[in-house]
Amino acid sequence: MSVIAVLGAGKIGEALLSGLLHGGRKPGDLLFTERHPERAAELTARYGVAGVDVPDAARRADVLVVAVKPQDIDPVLAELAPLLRPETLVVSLCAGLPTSLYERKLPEGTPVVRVMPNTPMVVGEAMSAISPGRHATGEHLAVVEELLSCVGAVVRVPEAQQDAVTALSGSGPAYFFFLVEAMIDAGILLGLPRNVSEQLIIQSAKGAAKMLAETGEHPVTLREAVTSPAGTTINAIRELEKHGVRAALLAAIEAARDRSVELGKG
Ligand SMILES: NC(=O)C1=CN([C@@H]2O[C@H](COP(=O)(O)OP(=O)(O)OC[C@H]3O[C@@H](n4cnc5c(N)ncnc54)[C@H](O)[C@@H]3O)[C@@H](O)[C@H]2O)C=CC1
Ligand SMILES: O=C(O)[C@@H]1CCC=N1
Repeated sequence: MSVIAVLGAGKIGEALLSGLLHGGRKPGDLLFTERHPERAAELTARYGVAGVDVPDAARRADVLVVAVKPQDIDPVLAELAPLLRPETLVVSLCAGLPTSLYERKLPEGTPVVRVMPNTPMVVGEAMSAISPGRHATGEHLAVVEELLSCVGAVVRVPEAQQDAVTALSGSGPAYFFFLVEAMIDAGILLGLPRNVSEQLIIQSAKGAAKMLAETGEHPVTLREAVTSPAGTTINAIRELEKHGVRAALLAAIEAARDRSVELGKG
């Protein structure tokens, strides 16, 4: 089995390590690098995976998964470039960064796959979109697909769509959490105890997501089925439309896309 090293074990890096372990990978087949020693010690204690330095990761790993913030990429690639073995596959999880940036800074011919995952990876429900760089083959894509299918669903997209994907599913969980937080507050406004409000909204979100995933029905059809003539829901929908919630979502997601493009320009 191939050895996978995660470079930068923060939120996404840890989610990937834990998901791969749940998916049956052995701790000995995984490595990570982490610039904060106390964070590294915590992860090794929690998962039994070794924290190593970049030279060790480059020497031992078949797949290097880059999971540092986009703003931290330069020193990572500068350290990696002279150490990289030609057969090593580089997988980038970084928002905005194009495969061409890696190809420019790493040795000629390095296979790179760009991925946009999301945090539901921690519960095995990630949505990951993958795109090949110039030197990545179908086999490289299959390796990444197999790896990420341990932690959720995987879709292949042209790299030109990755900034939109980042805005939609990369950041997407945050929009749902924001909505849930606001709806729980509404329960408080209406006088419900917080724990009751939380349970009502989280179970409703889970049920709605399951209906969307399992019935194959369009969201409009599902919403119409809740919206009775002269009933309660239509009054709420009128307020949502009056306050421009649909337009706000379109603008918000467009702004996230623009930021992803900007991050790619360095
Ligand atoms: N958090 C999210 O929802 C998502 C994040 N991403 C991408 O994943 C990447 C990581 O994001 P997060 O995990 O949220 O950030 P984070 O800040 O939690 O994790 C980054 C980790 O990298 C470490 N690090 C930085 N430079 C390093 C270096 N030179 N050597 C070793 N470790 C180093 C930091 O100490 C930190 O633990 C970003 O590029 C982000 O765009 C992608 C999809 C979703
Ligand atoms: O906010 C961010 O930049 C990262 C990328 C997608 C989700 N979180």
